[in-house]
Amino acid sequence: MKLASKILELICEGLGLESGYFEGKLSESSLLAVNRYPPCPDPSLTLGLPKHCDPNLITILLQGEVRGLQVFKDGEWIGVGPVPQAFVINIGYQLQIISNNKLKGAEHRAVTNSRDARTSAAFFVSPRPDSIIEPAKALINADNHPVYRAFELTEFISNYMSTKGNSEASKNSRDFGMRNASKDKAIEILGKLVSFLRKCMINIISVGPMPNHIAFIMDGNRSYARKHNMGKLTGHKFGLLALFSCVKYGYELGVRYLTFYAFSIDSFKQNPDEVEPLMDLFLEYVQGFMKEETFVNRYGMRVFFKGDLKLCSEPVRLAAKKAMLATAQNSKIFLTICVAYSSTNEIVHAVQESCEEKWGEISLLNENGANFYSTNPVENEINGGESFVKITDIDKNMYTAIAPDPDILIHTSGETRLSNFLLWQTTYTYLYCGLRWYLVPKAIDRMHHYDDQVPNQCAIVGHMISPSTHKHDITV
Ligand SMILES: O=C(O)CCC(=O)C(=O)O
Ligand SMILES: [Fe+2]
Repeated sequence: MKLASKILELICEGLGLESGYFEGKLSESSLLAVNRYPPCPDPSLTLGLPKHCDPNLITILLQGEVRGLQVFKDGEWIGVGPVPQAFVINIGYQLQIISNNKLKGAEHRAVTNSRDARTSAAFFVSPRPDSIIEPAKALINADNHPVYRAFELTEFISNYMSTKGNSEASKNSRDFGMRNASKDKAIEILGKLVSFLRKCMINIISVGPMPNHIAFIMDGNRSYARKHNMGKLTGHKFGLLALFSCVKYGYELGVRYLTFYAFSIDSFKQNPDEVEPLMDLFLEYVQGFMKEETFVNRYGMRVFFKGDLKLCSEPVRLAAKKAMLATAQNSKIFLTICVAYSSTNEIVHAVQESCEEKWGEISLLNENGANFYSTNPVENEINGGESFVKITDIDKNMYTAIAPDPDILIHTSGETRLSNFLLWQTTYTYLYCGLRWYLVPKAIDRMHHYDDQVPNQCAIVGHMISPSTHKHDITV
């Protein structure tokens, strides 16, 4: 981080910006990703890391000793050989925008070779999600008009989530800095580019068997907000954005079932004052989400809201019902959002339903003279031999019965507990804790390579490093 601050300070000087321009919010988020490229007998058959520009501020890249990085210049790929004891610094799109196109991100890719495994480490420095990104005022004058409009990074994130994201976006990157591009167009293209990058990542990792069902405990929003001096609601806002983003990731990876633990029954009971604005926000997002017709239809997504919904306010219940009805015909991807949910409540509910069903059956049989459980339960046990309520009965009465048991459960805070979520369904589930949503694809990758018994095939390690404490709080 110290090196990043030094580089950014030099960039300030070079651009003619006041010293410390990038300090604080604009460079507060950081992520270290370690990329592993195993050798391949025929490198033309591997994807490596496809053509992209980094979507952040700057990236400090340690290449290792094996060649692989290439930049695209004048229609040609040019190798960037590793220089011992040196880092490569990539300019990301946020810096391109702030510098008003004075600095431009270079398109690059990483290729594999047939002999040596390659490992690179990329340290991404990005603005905090609630930062306003815009061309620096000091760079704007009568001759230099702003090429981009100001936007909040969250807007960028939503935009990025709602763009179609396809490889054509890489063609658009040539027009990205067009002086006369309409403002919204610029944002749209920016969104597409990031979406493209995400797609590249997904293409790389979705080789091999994919998990069928991923469940998420969307936790840690409050501590994230506290850590970054944001209001609680802003923290939750990011949590919800993350939820929708995970849906897109999941879909693109070919995961069929996604289940999210959005609000527990306990949070409803313990903090009613906090729940109300949260539910309003939730409602806003659900409605927005449903408005995104292309999203729901293109993905063929069926939405379920599960839990003790009568605890929710009337408008939330109605919106949930509407969403479930509107998507009832879809069957490609199943999204379950657990609200007013707890696993123990779900189990009690399922047992109760099962018993009621059974009593219904027994009464019917008794009306026909079967005489079950009339006087002597021991006798009945001898008669029946088996329990009346079976595991399959409980299974089918679970709120979440529409999905098979999850293959992976991801807890987005640092907690290593199940927090009363899917206790019945997680006997054989892999548990990932302290995983930020944007690292989800990497975790999935790890998981399916464990399954293949091919360790290190494409292992990726990521740490979230908090700039203030330099504490590693996430490990994938
Ligand atoms: O592995 C490399 O050399 C490039 C990595 C890269 O471009 C990235 O992670 O964005
Ligand atoms: Fe990159």
